[in-house]
Amino acid sequence: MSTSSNIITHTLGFPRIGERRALKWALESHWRGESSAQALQATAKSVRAQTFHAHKESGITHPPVGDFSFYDHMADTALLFGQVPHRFGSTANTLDNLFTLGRGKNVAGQNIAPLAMKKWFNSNYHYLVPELEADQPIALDAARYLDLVREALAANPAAKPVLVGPLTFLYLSRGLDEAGRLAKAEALAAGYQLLLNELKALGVAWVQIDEPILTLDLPADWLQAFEPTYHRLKVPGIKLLLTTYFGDLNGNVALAANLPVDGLHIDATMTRDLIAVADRLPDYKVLSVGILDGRSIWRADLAPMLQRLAPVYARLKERLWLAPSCSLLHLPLDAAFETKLPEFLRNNLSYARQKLTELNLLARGLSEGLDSIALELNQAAAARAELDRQPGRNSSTVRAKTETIAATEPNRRGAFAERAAAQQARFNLPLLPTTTIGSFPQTHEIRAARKAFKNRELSEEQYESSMKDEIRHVIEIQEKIGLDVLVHGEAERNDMVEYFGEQLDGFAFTQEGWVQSYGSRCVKPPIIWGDVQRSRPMTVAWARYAQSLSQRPVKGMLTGPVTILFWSFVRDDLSREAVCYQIAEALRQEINDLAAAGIGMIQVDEPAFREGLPLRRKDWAPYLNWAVRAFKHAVVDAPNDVQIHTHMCYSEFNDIIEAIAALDADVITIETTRSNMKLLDAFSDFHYPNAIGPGIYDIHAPQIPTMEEIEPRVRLALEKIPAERLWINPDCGLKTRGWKEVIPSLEAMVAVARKLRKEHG
Ligand SMILES: Nc1nc2c(c(=O)[nH]1)N[C@@H](CNc1ccc(C(=O)N[C@@H](CCC(=O)N[C@@H](CCC(=O)N[C@@H](CCC(=O)O)C(=O)O)C(=O)O)C(=O)O)cc1)CN2
Ligand code: MET
Ligand SMILES: [Zn+2]
Repeated sequence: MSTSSNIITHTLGFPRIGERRALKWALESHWRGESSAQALQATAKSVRAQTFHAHKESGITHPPVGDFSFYDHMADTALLFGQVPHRFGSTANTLDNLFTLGRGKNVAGQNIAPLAMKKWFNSNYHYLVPELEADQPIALDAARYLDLVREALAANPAAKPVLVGPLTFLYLSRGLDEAGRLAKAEALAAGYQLLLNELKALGVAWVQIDEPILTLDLPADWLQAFEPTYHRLKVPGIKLLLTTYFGDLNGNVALAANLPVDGLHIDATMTRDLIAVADRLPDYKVLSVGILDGRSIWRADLAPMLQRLAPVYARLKERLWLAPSCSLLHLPLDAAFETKLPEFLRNNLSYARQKLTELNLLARGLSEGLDSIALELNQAAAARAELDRQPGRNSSTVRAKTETIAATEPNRRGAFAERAAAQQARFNLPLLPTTTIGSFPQTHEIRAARKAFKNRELSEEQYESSMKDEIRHVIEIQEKIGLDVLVHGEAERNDMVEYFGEQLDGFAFTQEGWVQSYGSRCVKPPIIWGDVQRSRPMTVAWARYAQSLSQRPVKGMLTGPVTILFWSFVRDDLSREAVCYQIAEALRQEINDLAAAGIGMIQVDEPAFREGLPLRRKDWAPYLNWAVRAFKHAVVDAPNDVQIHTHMCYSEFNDIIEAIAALDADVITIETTRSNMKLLDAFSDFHYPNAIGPGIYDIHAPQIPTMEEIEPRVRLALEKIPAERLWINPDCGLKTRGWKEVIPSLEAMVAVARKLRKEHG
């Protein structure tokens, strides 16, 4: 165990998927009916035990509890307070009900839709959006939560329960309008108060309440609700730490500092002036400074952090707590598992467990002086110098090619109308063309083949030929179903971002860098550590092969520059804008090669385009400016008769519709089903000029949509978008589904398209 200092340290939350994604495997086996609820519970318990152990080993004072979830913590919070829509039947806070909220269910032939998924602020984590109903009373059902707290207190009496704050919960919910949601605040606060009383009875001292919405541009009535709500949930004997993260408090400092709570946590990576916050804080409160970047995989430079902290410590003494900026949920678990990375990278990584060590070092350095951690500081500095010495870190050719992009206005040759005519002449598509978003089921066989190839149990030729078999199979099935525009199915890709990271210079890919994306699904973001460059074509051979199998157009499939950027772990010594242009230039070369190979339609996916948007409106314009430019740079050379598609999912488009139009993609496919096609309004209200394919069924749930479900959605879309510019497709890629679901779903989709085509022909 590390020596502990007198400074309190804590974390806001910790990864919950476990070592080697233990929880994922346990969940999926349980859902398949292959293992019991007890087996699942046992896995989860051991994941949590490891979390407590890691905190203890690193001398962290307060480990979190209640941050763990079997699926999602927002859905857990909904169940905790009985805020479940009537369509689900029972509101009981059980594991099965949690899974139903996330996965939906089929009762007597009727599909019960799951809750919608949305991006958690500007992260790649998706939460389940609670749906409120006016007549669904707040009813505390805390047994599951309290069991976790008991378990934690047994491991460490200083464990700190974590709750999503009532106002963040209501603000991020839907079902009722803003006023309707706010109207629930009083009753909800009473529910929280009941829960806090239960926690007090268990001997809890501090409770963490997360109100990250305080870092957004919040409407005035929501801001005003904080003071009365927090008065209502006060419980004598329980201390509350109100946490904010992902942004600075900006104009909300005074409000947050003066709420009737006992401590405030701020994100120091986003806050310029720590002393200004400390100054505003009443002198009975603690200030938890989120000094380590809770979303960065890079080992921290501790010395300047200590310099920032010193005056705050001098002012606050033991009222200063130290923490990472946000929950460590967004980081992989342990860099010690990365045994295959080159040393110059390995020595510079800090995943969740390493953050605990760094936190402890900071506490020691602050209370005992820099000298007490001199050895560690020197090691970190040497590791960083080694990284900076790598030739790939700074390539003059890459810089020369990309540093001028910022000053360009990359427009395609013809305007949309001209391009559309050229493309129609080339492809002769029917009205309401049908297509899919790119991926087809990533079956166990495909993944097992890839695993065998990586373990050298399969030769490159064998692997390639089994992927080609899969592509041929996928093309045949699409032709049989009668889709108009085909895809190759992405069988050869582990993930839409990691796959490109594996092929581009400047990237590294990890072994165990898994991060939860939603439910049991994880991603392994590649690491951008050097200048990005394409040394050879990445997708051309696969695309050419797929197109050779069919007379119909087969879309070339790429991930866009903005998405590759945001779904990677990015170097911290260069601006995101500069890195994004480097990726865009590599993609431009790829697109040119695809076009030259006769690929007539190329899809450049940008599902992270909205996610990259800064939380505060004042920061939007610069981001949108470079993000749009990067996309346009990638596709700028595409001839008029090459049709550029893009795809986005889980996004609110209203705010950024102009930027989406500015991308000037010939076709955009979007996710709309879980919002009942409401997301389409942004496009119709704005008179979006190019073609759109609103998703007409939700691919994230295992239910099979019927023609009766699909047809009204297409009719609704036809009211909003002229038939000449409407495409018919699912919400997103089909990789997470099984063939048994995919085939009848697409058949129903094509049947609806054919039926409505006749009406509009
Ligand atoms: N990066 C990223 N972010 C995204 C998305 C996305 O596709 N990519 N989609 C949106 C929704 N999020 C999603 C995130 C993950 C997955 C997903 O399916 N992830 C897979 C992992 C994908 C992967 O990297 N697969 C690898 C590793 C597969 C694996 O686990 N192999 C097993 C063997 C498995 C077997 O034999 O079946 C092993 O190594 O032990 C591969 O195919 O090669 C999972 O959790 O299961 C889907 C959607 C938003 N954000
Ligand atoms: C998260 S967006 C996914 C797009 C990708 N082309 C796919 O179909 O899987
Ligand atoms: Zn998608």
